[in-house]
Amino acid sequence: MSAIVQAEGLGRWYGEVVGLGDLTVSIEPGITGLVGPNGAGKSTFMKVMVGELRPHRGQIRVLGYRPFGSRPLYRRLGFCPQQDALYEHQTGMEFVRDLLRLGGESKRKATLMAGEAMERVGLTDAMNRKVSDYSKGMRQRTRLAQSIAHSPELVIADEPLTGLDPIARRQVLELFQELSREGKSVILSSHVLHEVESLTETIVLIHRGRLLAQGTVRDVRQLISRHPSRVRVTAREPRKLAAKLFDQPHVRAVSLGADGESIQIETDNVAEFHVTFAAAAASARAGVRSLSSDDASLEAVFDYLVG
Ligand SMILES: Nc1ncnc2c1ncn2[C@@H]1O[C@H](COP(=O)(O)OP(=O)(O)OP(=O)(O)O)[C@@H](O)[C@H]1O
Repeated sequence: MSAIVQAEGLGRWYGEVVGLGDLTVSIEPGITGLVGPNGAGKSTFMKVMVGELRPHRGQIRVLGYRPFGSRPLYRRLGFCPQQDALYEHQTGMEFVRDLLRLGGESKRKATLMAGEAMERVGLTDAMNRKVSDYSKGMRQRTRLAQSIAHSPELVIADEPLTGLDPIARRQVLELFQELSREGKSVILSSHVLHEVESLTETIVLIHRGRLLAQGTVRDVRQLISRHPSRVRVTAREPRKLAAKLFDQPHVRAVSLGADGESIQIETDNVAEFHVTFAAAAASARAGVRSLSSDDASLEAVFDYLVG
């Protein structure tokens, strides 16, 4: 299958600030999660992909086109931006319909297409209400409706799940799955890995404007587990536990916390460490109270990964 996005050595700055450093990545058709911590460059990459920003360096092709200024590409892709740019005095329906009309559709066809799109995002009942009455999640879904209304073969959505209540979130996840079943591709960004995980196995991780890892969620998890991680344990007998853990496989360092009841463990394989930890703690009769890993959030994982 040929790539839908091919970027090579892509760079984009905001004055002195790096938006994208040197990004080389190839994205195949299907659903792809673009993940990375805040400020990683996800939005910048998306804006370059949809032709809103011109790269300062490198090459990019989306569906075979150079995106910046490419009208034929604009018809084939839909973009759901993170920023809210709705007109308060319009209804959601009018907003989506008017953008379709700007794209060249007749009034009748635009009305039909906008109605269908609003239905697909679950806003049929609210579509004739003014946008000023909409909740954050409804506004988000209206932007999403706008991005899918012209049936593009590629939908690029910047943090589309942010601000949605659980029901709306499920509806949007189902919508992406449906688009995928129709043969369309979706690239969505998120800084929460598990959010993307429920939708796709394919992820692209970026950090500081560069590609950090790409592959299935499992590939990336393995990569993460092979990198040093820190685990914090609180216990009734922290010294005994620390002494026991020194000998364990995959433990690189153990230090006692200043509070007298916790220890910090640095491990080179957090998954394997968890397997052996329980037995070590039991044999030390340490009275473990809590165990937490810094790797709970993707952001922390990234910090480890990039040292
Ligand atoms: N308009 C702008 N002016 C100046 N700096 C910017 C601008 N937009 C983004 N940046 C900076 O570029 C870097 C990448 O930002 P970008 O918004 O692309 O990241 P992101 O991964 O989408 O993060 P977030 O999830 O917070 O939106 C960050 O350091 C950010 O502060």
